Amino acid sequence: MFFSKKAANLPRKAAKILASYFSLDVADTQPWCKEVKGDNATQLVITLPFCANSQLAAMKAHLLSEFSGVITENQLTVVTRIASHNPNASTVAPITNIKNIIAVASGKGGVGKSTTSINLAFALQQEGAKVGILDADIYGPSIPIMLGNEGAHPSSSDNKHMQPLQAHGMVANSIGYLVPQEDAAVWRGPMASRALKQLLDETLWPVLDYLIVDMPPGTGDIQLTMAQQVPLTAAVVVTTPQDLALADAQKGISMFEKVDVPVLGLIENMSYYQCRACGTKDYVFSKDGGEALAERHGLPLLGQLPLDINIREHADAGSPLLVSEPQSPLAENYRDAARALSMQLALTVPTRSEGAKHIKGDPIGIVGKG
Ligand SMILES: Nc1ncnc2c1ncn2[C@@H]1O[C@H](COP(=O)(O)OP(=O)(O)OP(=O)(O)O)[C@@H](O)[C@H]1O
Repeated sequence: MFFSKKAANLPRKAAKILASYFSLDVADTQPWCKEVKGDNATQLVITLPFCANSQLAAMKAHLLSEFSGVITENQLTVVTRIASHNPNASTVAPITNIKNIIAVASGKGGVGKSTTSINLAFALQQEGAKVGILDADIYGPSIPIMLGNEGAHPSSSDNKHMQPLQAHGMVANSIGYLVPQEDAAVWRGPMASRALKQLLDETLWPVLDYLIVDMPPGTGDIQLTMAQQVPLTAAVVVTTPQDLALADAQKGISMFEKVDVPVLGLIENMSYYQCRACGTKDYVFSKDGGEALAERHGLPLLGQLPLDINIREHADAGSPLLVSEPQSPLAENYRDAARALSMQLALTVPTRSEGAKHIKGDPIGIVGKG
């Protein structure tokens, strides 16, 4: 079956529809749309460069309604292919198996960076990406608690490499699995940086679209060295809306600029508290600070997450909100932020010129729940 005359220049028309659907330029969506001629049928193939599983059905339905009478459902294929991106191809050696390493950082401690990291990691996974998490918060690792596997240790078959831990279908490694907290807490900068490098290099990561790195809070020498030690693809800065946190978030943005790591955007955490009884929103830590900071730096605000007891309780109980309540509106908030992050990376950071060549490992699926 071939496309009818009405379907002339279909990829261009599809690009226009998608541009308006996602509020993008046609130049952005044009590369996603191809006409593929098979033996029996011609297909419109849309290849999305970001993860958006929860949106695919609606997007497909929208395209089909726009193309009503022009193409049939059988002639439309929508796939997702997340590329490996690299802002500094000449200086940063890629890591086998990992397509993109995304730092989640905060200028100030206690703003919810780790909680946001883990929920974002699960949100990206639920949107269809293969995701792992590396706890680089050497001085205060909290990922083992949030994954509910404190006290677990990575196994090793050769005494050189570690199998990452698996929990709720997510692969992870953390200094918290390796040494007692009180030991790591007294390490000096070089030792902490070495530990991070080892965690990254000596873990047998499966093929991952994204490795989320929960960075230590702050913007001092240690954080700067760590940002340089890890071949980061990009960063996301988490802040709360009040001035004090924003001033530190600003320092975080500057730190990544210094080391040429693109900042994909900001996530404002604890943006408001919504009363369960009456629905009123209280802006406990001030209002719209994240939006103002994002605007000042020309960055997108990827998400605004409320202060909510469920977020804390699920994290403390070792089963983050995205795992415990994946259907809740709060989980939807995190998935919105995850899709925005994934899209921003695809649209703003160049892909590796050598394509996926550095991805050498087996495409091991992450199966089962740990
Ligand atoms: N949106 C939220 N709603 C309610 N509680 C939250 C939220 N985000 C984080 N928390 C809680 O706030 C506390 C601090 O969060 P978290 O450990 O993620 O912060 P952090 O910025 O990583 O801290 P650190 O500076 O120690 O690394 C935790 O008890 C966490 O459960």
